Amino acid sequence: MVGRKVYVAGHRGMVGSALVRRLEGEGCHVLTAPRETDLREQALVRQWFKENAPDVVILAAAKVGGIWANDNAPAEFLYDNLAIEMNVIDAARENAAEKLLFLGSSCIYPRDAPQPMAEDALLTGPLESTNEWYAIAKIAGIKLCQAYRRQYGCDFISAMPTNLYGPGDNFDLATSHVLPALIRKAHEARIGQGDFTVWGTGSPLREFLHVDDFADACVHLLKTYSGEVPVNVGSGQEVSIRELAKLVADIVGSAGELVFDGTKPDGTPRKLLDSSYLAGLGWTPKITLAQGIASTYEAFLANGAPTHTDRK
Ligand SMILES: NC(=O)C1=CN([C@@H]2O[C@H](COP(=O)(O)OP(=O)(O)OC[C@H]3O[C@@H](n4cnc5c(N)ncnc54)[C@H](OP(=O)(O)O)[C@@H]3O)[C@@H](O)[C@H]2O)C=CC1
Ligand SMILES: C[C@H]1O[C@H](OP(=O)(O)OP(=O)(O)OC[C@H]2O[C@@H](n3cnc4c(=O)[nH]c(N)nc43)[C@H](O)[C@@H]2O)[C@@H](O)[C@@H](O)C1=O
Repeated sequence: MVGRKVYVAGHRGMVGSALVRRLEGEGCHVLTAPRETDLREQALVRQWFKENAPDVVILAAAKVGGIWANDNAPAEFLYDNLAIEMNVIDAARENAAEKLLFLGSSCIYPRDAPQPMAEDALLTGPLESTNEWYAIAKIAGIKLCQAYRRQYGCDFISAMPTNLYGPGDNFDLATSHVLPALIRKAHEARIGQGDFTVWGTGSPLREFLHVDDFADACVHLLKTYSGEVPVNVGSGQEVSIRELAKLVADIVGSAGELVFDGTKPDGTPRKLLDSSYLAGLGWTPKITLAQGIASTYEAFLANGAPTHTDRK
């Protein structure tokens, strides 16, 4: 990475900002684009690449959201993600980027894939209905990287992150993932501004990885991996949503009862990644779930915790 121009697309997002922090010590020159360079617009993307000519591209820009957002904005999750991927991946090829890292997601494996899910489970069965639009777009991005490797010899790789969380997460209750939502709800319950409501039955199982660990894994993959197979990046730390809510309540100091909202979907019953391939490449995570939740809650408070009146 030393001396390379590394473009982090989506640098204001949770993953993008963690990557910018992680790349500080790598001796590379980090490039970012202003938000006005809408990555859905091919002409703007081509122009930006022509002017900046990155050596390495990390594609962390995407339309992202939790289960409710995915289920309720299928067109945006499909269209925006397809457009961003096509434009950035092709511009990287056009400008002869040495390497590109694309990000898939554990939620794009089949809903009922055998657990833990190995990389070869992709495209072996039907998708989870709440996020099939996003999943189709992400699968297309992975396929585009594979096709560009085969036809044009581009060293474009993909990673499959599990559910991520950490500083810079989205705490909006309608569009967020579960962990930031639970942190915010536990905090509001603690200060007497709301119930600690948990969507669904609490029985689904999820695996969580801190975003700083994920950014470190991305840099490790860029340095050590070249191949078609999208590499799973998980923590092995799996909990039920009920256990997670209790852990968050303990860390935040919220003593109230959990209320379960059965009108909200559970989604996939379980999605634990088999991350043994990545372990074989010499990478393992460092941050435990309890440590990560505590530091994320600190960051939430430091950024001025929103109150229930800010809910969208
Ligand atoms: N968070 C998670 O649990 C997981 C994330 N991932 C993947 O990791 C990547 C990063 O996710 P995360 O950091 O959590 O998401 P964020 O929403 O925090 O970040 C995404 C970034 O992309 C930007 N972006 C979206 N659309 C455009 C566009 N049209 N043009 C330019 N920029 C755009 C967003 O800008 P703005 O906010 O201004 O729209 C935002 O800064 C994504 O590829 C996601 O699919 C995969 C698995 C799990
Ligand atoms: C990372 C992954 O994220 C998405 O998949 P998901 O894991 O199902 O997403 P989630 O974090 O929103 O929910 C996890 C579980 O938690 C429960 N849950 C409880 N209470 C709240 C709650 O308050 N908010 C949310 N969002 N969920 C809650 C919720 O009902 C579900 O059972 C994909 O769409 C896809 O986009 C993707 O890539």
